[in-house]
Amino acid sequence: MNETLIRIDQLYKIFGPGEQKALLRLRQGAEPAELLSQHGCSVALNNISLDVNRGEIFVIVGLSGSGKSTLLRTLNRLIAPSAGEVFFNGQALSGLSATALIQLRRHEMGMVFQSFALLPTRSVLDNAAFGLELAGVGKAQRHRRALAVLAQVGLAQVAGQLPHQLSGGMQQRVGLARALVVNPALLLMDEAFSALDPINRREMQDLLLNLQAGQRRTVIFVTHDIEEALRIGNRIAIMQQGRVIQTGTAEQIVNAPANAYVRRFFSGVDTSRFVLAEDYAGAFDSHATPRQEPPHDRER
Ligand SMILES: Nc1ncnc2c1ncn2[C@@H]1O[C@H](COP(=O)(O)OP(=O)(O)OP(=O)(O)O)[C@@H](O)[C@H]1O
Repeated sequence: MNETLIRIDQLYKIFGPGEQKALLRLRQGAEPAELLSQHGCSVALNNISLDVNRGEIFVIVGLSGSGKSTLLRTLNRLIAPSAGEVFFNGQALSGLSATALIQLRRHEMGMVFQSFALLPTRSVLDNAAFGLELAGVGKAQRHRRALAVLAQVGLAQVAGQLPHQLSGGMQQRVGLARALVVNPALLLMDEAFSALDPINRREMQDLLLNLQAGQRRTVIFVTHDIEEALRIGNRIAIMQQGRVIQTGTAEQIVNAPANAYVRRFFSGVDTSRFVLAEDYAGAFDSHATPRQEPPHDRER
């Protein structure tokens, strides 16, 4: 039985002048393009509802400008939605005081950015320990915990170095360690591996999957790369122009893409390992070839 950690209910976000007026017009049927051309308002999120389960890696995919980062940032309320609600563990974020929200972000949520966003003059150890420092944890204790997390991401030996002394891949490991140090229930990752070369990127994906094994942590991961989504996502949501147009497992989406936009994502991508058994059976039967076992286990 799945347990919901995040519930997103009829969420809208409009950027630009007259946000609420534009929202009213949108709800009355105005097209986002019209709101942009006539009023200079961007509809970044257009009536999004979805649940994210505890313990899953939930990937949000979409083209540039489809609203992925905005959606992610409404989950820790770095962005306040124009309408709708986000519930964390059943609690409405809009009902939290500023202090309660800060506590929630510090203790329950970690965030990893594409740009690493490390503190340049602080050691790797102090960067990793930063969340605990903010939480008022004493130096010895936070360093102990930070070292343990750095060891998990394979960086214990460079704890004393400064970020600029590390490669990009290593810097992002520090970013991950910093997010994990408070042992958050939710990890928000915004194009976290997109600045890395393909080898480092794959290593980071493997690291994330390994760290996730046997954990109940929930990861929400934004990417524009469908291959990355297929590789790491337990479930995937596909965004188009501020809407979530399809949510499902890799198998579900590969086998029944909701529209041409989703299908286009897969062009040039090898999706054979996600094709369902029946499709294979049909293909083999129609060619009267001996039945073979389809590769329906996900390779990671
Ligand atoms: N602060 C802002 N002010 C005005 N418009 C914004 C702002 N942030 C986002 N937008 C607009 O909202 C829409 C969604 O942007 P968002 O950054 O969420 O998309 P994205 O899918 O994450 O794109 P990318 O992959 O390029 O980061 C875009 O049209 C963008 O121009």
